[in-house]
Amino acid sequence: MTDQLTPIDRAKYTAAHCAADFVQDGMRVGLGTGSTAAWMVRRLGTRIKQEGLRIIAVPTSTRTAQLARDVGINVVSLDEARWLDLTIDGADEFDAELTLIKGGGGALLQEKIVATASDQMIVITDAAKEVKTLGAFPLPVEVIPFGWRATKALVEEVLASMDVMGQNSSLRVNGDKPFVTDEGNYILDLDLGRIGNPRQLALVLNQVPGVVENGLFVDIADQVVIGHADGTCELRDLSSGTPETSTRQIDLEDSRNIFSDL
Ligand SMILES: O=C(CO)[C@H](O)[C@H](O)COP(=O)(O)O
Repeated sequence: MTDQLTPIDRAKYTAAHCAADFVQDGMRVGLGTGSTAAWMVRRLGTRIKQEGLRIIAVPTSTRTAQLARDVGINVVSLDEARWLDLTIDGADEFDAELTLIKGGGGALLQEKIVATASDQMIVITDAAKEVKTLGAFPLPVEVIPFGWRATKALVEEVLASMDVMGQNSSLRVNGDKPFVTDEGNYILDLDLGRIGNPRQLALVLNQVPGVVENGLFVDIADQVVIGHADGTCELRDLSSGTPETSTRQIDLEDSRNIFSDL
């Protein structure tokens, strides 16, 4: 059954499965958005059915909320949960310090709010997303629709004064219309090539009127689980200041029920 999955999907599933095992009975959990996060949500659904795991969860998008309800997860709002023990989410790029680019799926605003309202954030990913320097993936920036062209021009002006390679941005579209986020905003994708100082860029972007949030996650994640297609996952933990690495193997065939439900 797992043969029907591409190697990248097997790698994503492996990361998601390993990270979902960190969830313990009674936890309040933030659920990320994207294809890797969707595997994690399905895996939590399996644990709820098989082990009677009891959790409450805060999804980071309407898509994730729908999937979570479908697999039997008790979904609440962040205001109801107030604080979370753990958030598990994917990323578009990550570096050695676990600075991330997120928002490829357009959910960066809720993702950042939920992750920063959590004691811990675990990133789930495949190895291809690890980079030495962030920026090959276009950086998503959420902007309010009012005056978005003026916001775009100001963002490009700011980029011209920063340690980045490119300064072009483009409005994300859905067919012939702007892509609209769950919060009713637009997304500008910044084609930067190389981000020399992500911390500074994140701060400066958020100063531009009309910018709601940017997809740079700095000092938010402290653990990453990197999945491989053979079922091996590598956990890197930076929470103590010194990186600690461990590996684990999962049996992909154990998850036949998840794959057969797709
Ligand atoms: O930030 C995100 C959504 O806003 C996703 O986590 C990111 O785009 C990774 O997605 P995928 O797991 O599908 O590769």
